[in-house]
Amino acid sequence: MSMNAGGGSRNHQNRDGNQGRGGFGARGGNRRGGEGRPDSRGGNRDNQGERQEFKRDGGGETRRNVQGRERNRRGQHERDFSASAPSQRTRSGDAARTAAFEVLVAVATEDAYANLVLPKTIRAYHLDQRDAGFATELTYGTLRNQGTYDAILAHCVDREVARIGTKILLVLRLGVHQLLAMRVPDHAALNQTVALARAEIGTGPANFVNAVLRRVSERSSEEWHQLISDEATDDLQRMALDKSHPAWIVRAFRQSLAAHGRKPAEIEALLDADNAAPTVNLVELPGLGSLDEARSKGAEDGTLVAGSALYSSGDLARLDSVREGTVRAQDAGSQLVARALAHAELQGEDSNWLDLCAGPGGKAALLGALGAQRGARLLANESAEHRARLVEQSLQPLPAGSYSVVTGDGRQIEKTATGQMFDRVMVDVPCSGLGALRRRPEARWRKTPRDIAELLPLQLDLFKAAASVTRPGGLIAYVTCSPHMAETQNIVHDILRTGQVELLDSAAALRAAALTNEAGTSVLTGDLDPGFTPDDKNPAATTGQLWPHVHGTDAMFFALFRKK
Ligand SMILES: C[S@@+](CC[C@H](N)C(=O)[O-])C[C@H]1O[C@@H](n2cnc3c(N)ncnc32)[C@H](O)[C@@H]1O
Repeated sequence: MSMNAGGGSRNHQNRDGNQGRGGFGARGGNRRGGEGRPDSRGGNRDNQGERQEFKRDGGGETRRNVQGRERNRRGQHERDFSASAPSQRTRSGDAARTAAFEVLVAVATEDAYANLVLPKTIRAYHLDQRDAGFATELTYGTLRNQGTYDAILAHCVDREVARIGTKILLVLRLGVHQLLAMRVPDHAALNQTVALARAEIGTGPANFVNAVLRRVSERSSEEWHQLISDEATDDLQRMALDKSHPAWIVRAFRQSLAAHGRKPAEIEALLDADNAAPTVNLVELPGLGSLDEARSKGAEDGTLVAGSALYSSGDLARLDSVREGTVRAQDAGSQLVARALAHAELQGEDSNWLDLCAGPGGKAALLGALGAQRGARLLANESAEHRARLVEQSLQPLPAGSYSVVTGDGRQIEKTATGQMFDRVMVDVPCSGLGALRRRPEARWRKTPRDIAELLPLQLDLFKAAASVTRPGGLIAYVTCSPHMAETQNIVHDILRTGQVELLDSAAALRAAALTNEAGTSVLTGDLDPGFTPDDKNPAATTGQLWPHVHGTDAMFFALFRKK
């Protein structure tokens, strides 16, 4: 029963103490925490607080501030909390925890996206790299694991968890994440979280938070997981609680694994992959960018797709190539599907490319750069005005004249201004996003089965519109960041029923777009959607489903069609 509860920076140094625990599941019999390390920053947003240095003195560890004054002379035990009343202890939350709390409040009360709000909040608090890493792990880990944490909290409060005030519940979850999943000594997790509650909510709630978190700290993460798992009425619920996913998503994933020909037992690995922080994948825009700068700062070459790199060295914005837009972060699965469409064999004219649902422009940039190298021109369409502006920004590094951006409903797309049809078309449909839960930590709690049902007609209509402007013999890629059967296999059946297109060997197109190994064969091996026989009349027709726990990518689905 292990759980990877990472955030953006999984290996950052323990910020409040020494190497206490290695994350969820790593907490063993020795539950004794360590003592502080440098760089715990106190203070609220107005006061960054005094900077403390923690030094080791002989056998016992003594914390001193920069003036050398001793702090907390008492030997520290992980369970040996301060004897003073909460009201007499630290009075304000530290900046990193306060930043994390603010992001959680924005997510809970304003429907904000953590991945958009967090960077701004980190900048607003002037967090250094280490504190930014701490705030990121705290925010993302807390959001991902909130299902598990609420089940744990249910044992520690005298009311229904749903009846706890929003802000108090958010602080409690932050506290649980520190106690059970981060290398933060319990005394620091407890004191700082109570201080945060006092500063942001009030003394009464802080006392409540203090009492509840003490109860949480009475068991290790393994013990809590065992307890909540034992209470589950069936296997589905057990996995939902233990792996912090809504039960309907666990059920849908189990069905998807089976339908895509994978083993049911993979479900635990898939859910774990959703709970782990993905490594940042970089892409260099072909002909425009170079990963050399990133490599010089520690990036390692990607193993799945050419022109990609894995970057875990910190703040992307410090790379000139990222700031100028010729190198950017992009999931390797997204890179692969864009390359698979660009490189698939096509007879005849190859000058007009279309990205029908382009916002915010990640795949459009890669497609546009690949097209520009061959003299093709990309039209990027997006229905949402603000996302169309993001597409413009994303395509800015491309050569002038190699692309244009339009805002409009893709279902009303027309031929090019010159009346020409398109040769290669990407239809990356709006979808549930169930394939990218590791990147969108709050998404799993927001989605409902109804969202998917509502998207299906739109997905099919967008494909039909794309087909209507593709020339005979032209290629159309149907792409979705979801493994859900309704959005993948069922749509493929619906598309084939239109009779406008034939399905190609999509898995082969993906394999051809991937890197090769020393023997010269694709690193992407075998059947990529073995459970699916989409077209009885054409056994060579295949689809491709990528998986986070298998390929290290988002769960991207790819089906490549040729217009009849
Ligand atoms: C999955 S995202 C595309 C991601 C994009 N290809 C990328 O790699 O950055 C789907 C996009 O479709 C847009 N969209 C939704 N309805 C649309 C419609 N009727 N016509 C065109 N685009 C639409 C959404 O606003 C969203 O930006």
